[in-house]
Amino acid sequence: MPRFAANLSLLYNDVDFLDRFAAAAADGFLGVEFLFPYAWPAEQLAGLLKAHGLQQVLFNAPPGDWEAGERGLACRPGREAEFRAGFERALGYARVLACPRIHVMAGLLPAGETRDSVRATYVANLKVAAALAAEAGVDVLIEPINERDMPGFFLNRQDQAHALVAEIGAPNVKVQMDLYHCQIVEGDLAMKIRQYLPTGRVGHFQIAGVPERHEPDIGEIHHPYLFRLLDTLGWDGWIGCEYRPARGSAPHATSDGLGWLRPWLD
Ligand SMILES: O=C(O)C(=O)[C@@H](O)CO
Ligand SMILES: [Mg+2]
Repeated sequence: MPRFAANLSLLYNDVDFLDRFAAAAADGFLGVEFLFPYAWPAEQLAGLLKAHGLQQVLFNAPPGDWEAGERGLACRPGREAEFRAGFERALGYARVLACPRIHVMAGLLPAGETRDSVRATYVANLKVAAALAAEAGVDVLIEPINERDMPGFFLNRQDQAHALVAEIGAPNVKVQMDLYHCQIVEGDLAMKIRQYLPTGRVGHFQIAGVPERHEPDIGEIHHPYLFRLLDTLGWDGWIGCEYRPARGSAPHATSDGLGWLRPWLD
């Protein structure tokens, strides 16, 4: 049976961030993920996880200046020291939160650069992150993201991600297979899962309805088929619920829209 994690950056966003842990636990989630924990002390977040019986399954390394539009530093030549310092900060949080994986966002292509011209920077940064993470027993995840949501993002396709994982050559670097982005960029989701899951190089899944990124039962993907497929293929990791709730009304919008999840919680 798939295990579902609530993405606390997108779900329960009609209550304060620190109240989302309790809300997720009350809805039956056993795991949570979020984008960035850095506005709160790690010990405070660890206390909330413990109080509500939740596991932290994923969060992101610092992405650079998010407010200014940056979406990761890994592919940015000249930012290597900042990348490393940010990743070390993330590892500190991972230790306190007992979180076994960190997502490293690739970043937007700098003006005048191409995917080929920044590839060596990206690979070198990921090698550094992988070595640091290995000492802590943590996996480093890389995620292909569609360019409608993030124009100019370096990493967009599953084949590109898996080629990079092979080139980086570290056993703790894996692909975060977000089926929402994969459907928008490539489609053919079931065949892509069948192709990549047996490689052992998929470290996490995420889901959302396509194209609006609402609940998984809104839109063009039939998720129950994919959940059964993941079961059949023996996936025992997590599926992050990374969508913007569209049903119900505040302060219960997320809970009101969880009808799709209930059959999978038993
Ligand atoms: O956007 C996504 O998809 C993510 O998983 C985030 O971590 C990055 O924005
Ligand atoms: Mg995602």
